[in-house]
Amino acid sequence: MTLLSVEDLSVTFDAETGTVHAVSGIDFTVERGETVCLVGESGSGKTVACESVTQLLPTPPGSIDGTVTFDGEELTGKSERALREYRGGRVGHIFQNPQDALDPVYTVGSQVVEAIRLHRDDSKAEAKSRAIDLLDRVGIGNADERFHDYPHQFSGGMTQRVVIAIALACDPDLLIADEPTTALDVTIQAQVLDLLADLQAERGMGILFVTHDLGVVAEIADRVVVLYAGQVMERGSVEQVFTRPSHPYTKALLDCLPGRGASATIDGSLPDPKAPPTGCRFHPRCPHAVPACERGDPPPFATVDGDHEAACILHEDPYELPATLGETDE
Ligand SMILES: Nc1ncnc2c1ncn2[C@@H]1O[C@H](COP(=O)(O)OP(=O)(O)OP(=O)(O)O)[C@@H](O)[C@H]1O
Ligand code: NI
Repeated sequence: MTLLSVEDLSVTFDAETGTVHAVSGIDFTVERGETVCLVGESGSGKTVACESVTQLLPTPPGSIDGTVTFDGEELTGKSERALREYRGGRVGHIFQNPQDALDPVYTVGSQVVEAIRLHRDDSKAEAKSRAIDLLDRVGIGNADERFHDYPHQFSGGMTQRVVIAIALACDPDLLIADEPTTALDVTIQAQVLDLLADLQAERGMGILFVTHDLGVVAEIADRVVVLYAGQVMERGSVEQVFTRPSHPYTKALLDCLPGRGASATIDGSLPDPKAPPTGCRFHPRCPHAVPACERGDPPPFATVDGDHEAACILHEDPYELPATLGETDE
């Protein structure tokens, strides 16, 4: 059974100046033991998508539509109380802003213990030893002593490790990790990624991972979902998407990778989420756009190869797909 299935998810926010269309009809799945990376420029809806899974977003002003199914149970429509059972329990969440995640007035150790005892029947002593073990595993040296320290005694990188320990406190089946390593230096980032890979191998945990770093994606992802302006542009296995990017947006993102020789940024900027473009949301910035890209609904997914799909009409007759976008001549 699929671990997480997100179908036709849309999220809007009511703002004074209009309705923000943060996410508009996205679909993706995460299987057990699998890492799915959500990628896309800042503002494309990655965090909103992550925080919609167990409905962490404040509603109102947010409004969530669509179906989220976790291990066969539909989460959409569940009460706040029922959802709390999932959050921090079977669904761990590493938030994008770690500094907000810890309470300055409690010791780090007590916060890990609390996260454990919220969902498990461990005794205090059991929870404490489990907490120390977790802190140790995320790379906090002298964990039994540091257990008694307060958040302000931890550097940014160390705080992020504590946050990761808390997300893992209850052995989640699904870990939602929103840029978990962005604040960390390269060595520590590598350690944390190794740790997540180990835990995944041990426990078959599914991971939904958000990052801007396509190098990290190449390293850890099984599958990739490319978001742009709140919609999925392309999805497929990491090999498929990286070797044969088939949506002009994905191509542009990959061309920004250092070492590829192309321009470092994509020309133009994300559209106003209060007035997203008709047709393909990327058309105003797309070097290959044809008049039909500007009209009507977003283009349907075209199959590139197996599960590799791109929402671009250039894949359909009678358009001509540029040679760089997926047509291979082998
Ligand atoms: N509470 C809110 N009220 C209004 N708009 C919001 C709210 N939260 C998010 N948005 C908007 O939703 C859109 C998607 O935001 P989101 O934070 O999901 O982007 P992101 O892909 O995670 O970006 P980043 O890479 O910078 O973290 C943005 O336009 C953002 O301004
Ligand atoms: Ni984000």
